[in-house]
Amino acid sequence: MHALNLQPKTITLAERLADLAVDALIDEADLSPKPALVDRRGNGAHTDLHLGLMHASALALWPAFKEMAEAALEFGAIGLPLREAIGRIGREGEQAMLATTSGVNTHRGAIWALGLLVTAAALDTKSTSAGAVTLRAARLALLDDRYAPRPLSHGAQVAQRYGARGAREEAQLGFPSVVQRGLPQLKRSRAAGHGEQNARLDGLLAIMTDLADTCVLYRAGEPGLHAMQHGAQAVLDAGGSASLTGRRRLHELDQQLIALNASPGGAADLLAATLLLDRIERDGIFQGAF
Ligand SMILES: CC(C)(COP(=O)(O)OP(=O)(O)OC[C@H]1O[C@@H](n2cnc3c(N)ncnc32)[C@H](O[C@H]2O[C@H](COP(=O)(O)OP(=O)(O)OP(=O)(O)O)[C@@H](O)[C@H]2O)[C@@H]1O)[C@@H](O)C(=O)NCCC(=O)NCCS
Ligand SMILES: Nc1ncnc2[nH]cnc12
Repeated sequence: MHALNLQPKTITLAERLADLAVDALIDEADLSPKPALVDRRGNGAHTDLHLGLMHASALALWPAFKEMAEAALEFGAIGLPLREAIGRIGREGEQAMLATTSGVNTHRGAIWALGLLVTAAALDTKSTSAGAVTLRAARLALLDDRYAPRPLSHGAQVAQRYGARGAREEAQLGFPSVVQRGLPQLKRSRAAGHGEQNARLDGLLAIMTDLADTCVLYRAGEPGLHAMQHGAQAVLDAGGSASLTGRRRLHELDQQLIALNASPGGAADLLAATLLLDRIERDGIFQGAF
């Protein structure tokens, strides 16, 4: 009997995509210092979330991401059968998340965004640019899942009150916050030699400059959203997270958003989506032995 099995482990495409999605969620949670969000320093504006819970929640979502990718391979094309299959798997994923977190909403928006992207990536592994994957994800998001419940969610409430576009519209438009803001800024800051963690923070800030984050609107109204968007722009204008002045502005933004109870959970999910697409674009989706 051998204590060590040195055979390479063969993993499937769906398992690989689920690994990438969970990695992106964990990288997002760990990234620090994020304004008013849970990170390695603490709980930001949250009383019911902490880093261990974010990690546990991310890991609990692995089976859902794998099943969504498998559904893409099984149905093979964008259409209502695939949309309704991933809707069901997404709802089961939410139940797994809530069971793991004792009812705390850690990753509702992330299940939606990363679930669509994992499905879209699995549909065509030869076409993995961010533009191509988000276009397929948007086509999926535009299909109406007949079995989706329509609760008066926080997102739906702020849509009624402020006319804000939320997570559904972000996906239906092809994730503009990711493709036009998060990813380009991540690449610009990397190219400028700012270091990986600063580049990721800058990517998050770029998303925050323009997003109608329904978490922020629900918790802190329009003054909260204004503070988030303008504060994030001020950090980037000051040279970003890698510069001394940018870091000061980032600290001010953190304090201001915590005081307003304005946690940008939607922007955090879209950073995870950015990191997932970046990884897929850079490494491709490998199948076989690892
Ligand atoms: C289509 C759905 C996304 C439902 O959308 P809707 O807007 O109706 O629902 P919400 O329940 O409000 O959830 C949306 C979550 O999306 C994130 N988000 C917010 N704004 C945006 C945006 N502009 N673009 C993209 N994403 C956005 C956000 O998720 C994160 O924040 C959550 C934590 O927030 P927090 O305020 O701390 O927590 P709460 O407990 O909610 O409130 P408090 O009491 O504490 O104040 C956390 O989940 C992050 O992930 C929004 O929460 C979709 O969910 C849906 O239809 N699902 C059904 C299943 C399905 O069809 N799946 C498809 C296959 S993938
Ligand atoms: N790091 C984080 N903190 C709070 N809410 C989040 N939703 C997704 N990621 C989050």
